[in-house]
Amino acid sequence: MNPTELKLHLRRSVVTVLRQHWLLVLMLAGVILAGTAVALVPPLVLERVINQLTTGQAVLFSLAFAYFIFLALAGILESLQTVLITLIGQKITRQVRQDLCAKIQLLPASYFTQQQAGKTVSLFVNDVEALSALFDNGVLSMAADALKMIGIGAMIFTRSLGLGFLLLAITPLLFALTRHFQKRMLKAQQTHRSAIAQVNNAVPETLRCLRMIRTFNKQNYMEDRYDKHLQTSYQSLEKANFYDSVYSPIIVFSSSAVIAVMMVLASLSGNMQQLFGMSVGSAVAVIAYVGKIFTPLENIGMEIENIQSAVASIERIESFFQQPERILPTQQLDLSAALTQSVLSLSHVTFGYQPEEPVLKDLSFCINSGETVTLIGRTGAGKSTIFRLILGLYAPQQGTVEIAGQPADQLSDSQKRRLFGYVEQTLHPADGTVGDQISLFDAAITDQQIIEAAELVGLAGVIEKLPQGYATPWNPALFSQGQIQLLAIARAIAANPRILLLDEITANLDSGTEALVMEALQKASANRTVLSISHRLYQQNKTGRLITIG
Ligand SMILES: Nc1ncnc2c1ncn2[C@@H]1O[C@H](COP(=O)(O)OP(=O)(O)OP(=O)(O)O)[C@@H](O)[C@H]1O
Repeated sequence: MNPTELKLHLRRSVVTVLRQHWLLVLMLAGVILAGTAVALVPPLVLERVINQLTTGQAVLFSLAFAYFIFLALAGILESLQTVLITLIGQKITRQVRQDLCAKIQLLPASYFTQQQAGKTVSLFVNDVEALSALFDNGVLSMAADALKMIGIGAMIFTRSLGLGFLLLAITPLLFALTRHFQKRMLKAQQTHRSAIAQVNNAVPETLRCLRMIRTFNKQNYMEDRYDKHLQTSYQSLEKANFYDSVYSPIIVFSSSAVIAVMMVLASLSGNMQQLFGMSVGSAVAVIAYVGKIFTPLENIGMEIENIQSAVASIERIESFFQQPERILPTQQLDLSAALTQSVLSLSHVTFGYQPEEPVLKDLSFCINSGETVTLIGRTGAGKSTIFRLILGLYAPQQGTVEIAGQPADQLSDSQKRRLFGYVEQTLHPADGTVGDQISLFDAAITDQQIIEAAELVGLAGVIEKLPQGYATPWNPALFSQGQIQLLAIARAIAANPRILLLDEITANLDSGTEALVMEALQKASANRTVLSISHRLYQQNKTGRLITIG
């Protein structure tokens, strides 16, 4: 399937997981229902035991045993529910992350120039975390808690209509109180976390700037700032602890007050006694139920909080999924015939990252197969931009950029990899082995090709001396700056490309190392078309053609 047809979006990710793991979803529904029902049974057993005791009957061992078994079963089902909710939540989060990853591959280069990198990182990390909380401790557990409350409420109604109504009346009040405390506690915790982050930042900052602080006599300023963050963190923690310590007693007091009111009303004669009166056993069962009804109430408060904070993340993730995708070519263009003559041609190209601010204006040049061409021009003239156009990352607003007679932005990624070798000022390492730095995980590049590329740039000896040779995990400390640049050239030529694009590749090197890189480059350039940006390369080689940009 063409990836553009995937129509990635959040709902699709969630539905995919629910469909794939329907058995888990079914199990979860069963466990929630069974768990709710089983948790209602122990107080009922207790009711019978107490009623038997108060009427002078012997308590059956089987009843006591059933009480224990149901308690244990309720605990097991509750754990199973947590496990299943976490499992399904994690599967959904993983699918969302995978889909986000698939989406990012489909975005055009312009997305990355318009968006701050930090925002995209935050989307993958923080927003997906918030989404994870939505499933782990949000919608699913809220459904379970709501069901639990309904079950307990129904049982209370069957035992005492009056108490049922009493609870119905105070539940909204207690819920409002719970939300009030939770919101304040959360705010205090957030303030505390941000103050701690400030404190943590202040220490390394002070150490880093120690000399400057002393030179400019800023000790008092730094101390005051540090104290302020400490004070904020202390006060916010105090607040959070206060809310935490006050909330539980309020809930315990409320449930005791409900019971007390029930007892008082039950002791009255007439209608009240009819409404509230019950056997001793029922009273014990009802007290147990009242004790249980506040936990799901508290949970629902937290779950609402998680759902609310996930809403903003969902919107950001959804809007990321809505980003326009680059149009991927569906067929491989035939480049072989044309590669013998004109390889690259720019014809009347006008391009700006913002169309109203053109970087290149009416630029035309042509490069033949096997030619070596150097682009020179003042800084900011658009030399690197030309490379981006040749690589098809952007399309010009006017004019054409053609590779072997075909529009550059119509080439497929795999064709580009076979066609272009691209070396920049520094190597962008990938997570993997030293060999992976050369192959970039391209399955089409054999081990032999990796070795040949390393040999050609003169790095084979160095790599073979590493503890695991090409399989040594990548670590920049293994190589010198020059050797890293040689590795970048090896990466560029590993797929045996026809065209080499070199962007200031010796800019960061000293003259000794530069000579090494130049030697490797000369070997790598044989039988290839080479387009480079560099004054120094041209000055040294004085070969090929020079094109001035700007
Ligand atoms: N991704 C981008 N988004 C917006 N503007 C950009 C982007 N990349 C470069 N520019 C702008 O385009 C202009 C040309 O940049 P480019 O990097 O192509 O110049 P250059 O000739 O290679 O410069 P240098 O020799 O300093 O590397 C500059 O004004 C730069 O600020």
